[in-house]
Amino acid sequence: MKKDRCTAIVLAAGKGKRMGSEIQKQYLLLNGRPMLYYSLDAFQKCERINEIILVAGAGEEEYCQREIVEKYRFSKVVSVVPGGRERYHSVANGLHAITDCDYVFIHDGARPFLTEDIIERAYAAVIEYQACVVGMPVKDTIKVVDRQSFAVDTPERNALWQVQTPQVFSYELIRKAYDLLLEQGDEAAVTDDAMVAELLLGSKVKLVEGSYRNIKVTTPEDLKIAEAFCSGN
Ligand SMILES: Nc1ccn([C@@H]2O[C@H](COP(=O)(O)OP(=O)(O)OP(=O)(O)O)[C@@H](O)[C@H]2O)c(=O)n1
Ligand SMILES: C[C@](O)(CO)[C@H](O)COP(=O)(O)O
Repeated sequence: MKKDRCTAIVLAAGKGKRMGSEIQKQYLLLNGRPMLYYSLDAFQKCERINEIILVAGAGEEEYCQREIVEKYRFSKVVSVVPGGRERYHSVANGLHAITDCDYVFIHDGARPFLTEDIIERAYAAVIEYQACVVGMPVKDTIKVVDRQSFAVDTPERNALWQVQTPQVFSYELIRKAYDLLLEQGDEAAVTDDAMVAELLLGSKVKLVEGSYRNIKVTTPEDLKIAEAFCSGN
């Protein structure tokens, strides 16, 4: 039987506005290596993954090729493509760079604590459900608020998960969903890939256990947490 071909898209085209650092956060050093190194390393080492597409900031492709891909010998990276204005534009560019794959793992380069276990759990789910995202049950109570910050609803916590990446799909499904999204032309209020599949195709997306360590490094506080994780705390 033919083995599934799995491609990872690693997103590193964000501006990191909430981090507010001089260097974009994906290039900040964690334990002596750029943050982006860690998710590429997880996919590079995982046998399940055949190829990696790296999405870099427009104009930063050569820098990423030289200082990340070649320097750390990420042989699975088959192309470095420019990202777009919003995350979903960057994902669409990554999807267009894929030539032959069955399943695609879309991952934030700003989530450095990806593990092989997470990749394998997501693979097991995607072959069954065609669409899955990694996440964890929320620990806090969540309130829905109005424009004046008054609570209007308290959803049942057992039904709430915080969503992470990788978000993993059959290539055909997610390519179709993103093509439909881009055909709409105007600004889309989508904040993850599952939403694109849910809204455009009505897909049922399975949630898979990730890890509370699989954080997105978004603000300076997150960077401190990431540094603590790296130093073994
Ligand atoms: N146009 C964009 C926006 C985001 N990303 C990537 O998507 C991931 C998740 O985005 P986030 O952490 O929000 O990063 P930024 O967009 O860089 O952060 P901010 O919103 O604070 O500017 C990151 O790996 C980021 O590099 C991307 O490739 N292209
Ligand atoms: C996709 C994501 O990482 C899921 O949590 C997240 O939504 C991306 O965040 P952003 O701040 O909208 O880029």
